[in-house]
Amino acid sequence: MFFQSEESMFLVCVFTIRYNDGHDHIGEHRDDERELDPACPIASVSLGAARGFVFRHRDARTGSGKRPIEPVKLELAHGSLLLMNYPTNTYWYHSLPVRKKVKMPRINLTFRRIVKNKQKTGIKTE
Ligand SMILES: O=C(O)CCC(=O)C(=O)O
Ligand SMILES: [Fe+2]
Repeated sequence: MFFQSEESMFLVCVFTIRYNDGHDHIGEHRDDERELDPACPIASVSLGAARGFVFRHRDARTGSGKRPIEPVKLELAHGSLLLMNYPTNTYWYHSLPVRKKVKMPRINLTFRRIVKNKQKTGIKTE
């Protein structure tokens, strides 16, 4: 999808993932495409089997500065919309863990705004 406004040209890019069953999963990561607009929410639509989704704060992962921050666990049901507003994707990693009991497929659609001519948003993305 391509949009144009007076200030900028931008794309909304849709990633589609099919998880055949509960063995298919996605490891801990942040969405870090180079041209991702950090100010714009990332929208994630779930279809099919409900699956767990886990956010883990970057400071709770490893290293000497490790902090005891509890992970945030969500259930992504069929038809649900998860919005990751700034700065969630800067500080929190996310994953969709294995759930062996799930036998049904799940489809995920993720909508991200991609800035064509990367603007200076003043937002710290690290
Ligand atoms: O399947 C999901 O809900 C997450 C997908 C995801 O994290 C991604 O496409 O970057
Ligand atoms: Fe992601």
